[in-house]
Amino acid sequence: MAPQSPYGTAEFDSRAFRTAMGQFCTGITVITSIDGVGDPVGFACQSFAALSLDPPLVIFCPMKTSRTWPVIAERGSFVVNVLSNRQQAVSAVFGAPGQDKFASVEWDPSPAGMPVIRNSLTWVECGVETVTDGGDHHVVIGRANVLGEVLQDKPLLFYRGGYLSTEHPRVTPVQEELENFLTWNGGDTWL
Ligand SMILES: Cc1cc2nc3c(=O)[nH]c(=O)nc-3n(C[C@H](O)[C@H](O)[C@H](O)COP(=O)(O)OP(=O)(O)OC[C@H]3O[C@@H](n4cnc5c(N)ncnc54)[C@H](O)[C@@H]3O)c2cc1C
Ligand SMILES: NC(=O)c1ccc[n+]([C@@H]2O[C@H](COP(=O)([O-])OP(=O)(O)OC[C@H]3O[C@@H](n4cnc5c(N)ncnc54)[C@H](O)[C@@H]3O)[C@@H](O)[C@H]2O)c1
Repeated sequence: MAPQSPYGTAEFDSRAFRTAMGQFCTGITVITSIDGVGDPVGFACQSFAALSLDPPLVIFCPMKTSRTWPVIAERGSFVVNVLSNRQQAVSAVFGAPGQDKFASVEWDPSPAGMPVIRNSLTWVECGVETVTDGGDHHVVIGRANVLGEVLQDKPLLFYRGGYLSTEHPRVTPVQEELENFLTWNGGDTWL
């Protein structure tokens, strides 16, 4: 007989869900694009991750109310800017509705003309591959086309609804094992 759970039934409302999800620490990105008249658009996004190495895919989830998302969908491409811990103000600007979010940031065009925000840890230019439903969000899979240079800086982290600064992460044996796992191309031999 399966053991009985000691946890009971937790209260499950929106605030409790956010509190639980806030225990999962993430980096922060700003996802940018260019609209039909050449104006830059973008929003702060923590629901970003690397998805696949072959082909090189990324994933992010914009709210269905996002005003940046229709621009990205129309253009079919976007840039993911990975923020450094010197860019907390950038996250704040792009994480709230605003008329001209780019007034306070310096940026340069990516090869396809989309905003690369200066001093980001790195950036990736992507094309939209698929869009599926994710409740009150879209689930967007993009294909990485161009990689930016990597700055030797510290990441900006989002944790428990706030910003968390870290020392520069050291490469530990666990990270080396993860790197070996991610770059392993010898096929599955563990079965
Ligand atoms: C750390 C962090 C992580 C985040 N992660 C994500 C994420 O993963 N996914 C995600 O979708 N969002 C995320 N957000 C929230 C997102 O960045 C903000 O909602 C941002 O404002 C969206 O920008 P936008 O350009 O897409 O849309 P906006 O232009 O900000 O529009 C969003 C909504 O606000 C309304 N609005 C716009 N301007 C005004 C105004 N002046 N007055 C009243 N209402 C207005 C619009 O009609 C629309 O309904 C995150 C925010 C932070 C701070
Ligand atoms: N995925 C998202 O859309 C997302 C993620 C983080 C923050 N935000 C927005 O940024 C603002 C600042 O957040 P906060 O300081 O109140 O932190 P919070 O306490 O609301 O966030 C804690 C956690 O809840 C989750 N979360 C929060 N809002 C969400 C949403 N709309 N959809 C899906 N997951 C969500 C995230 O995992 C986040 O780390 C809020 O307006 C929040 O809605 C949105």
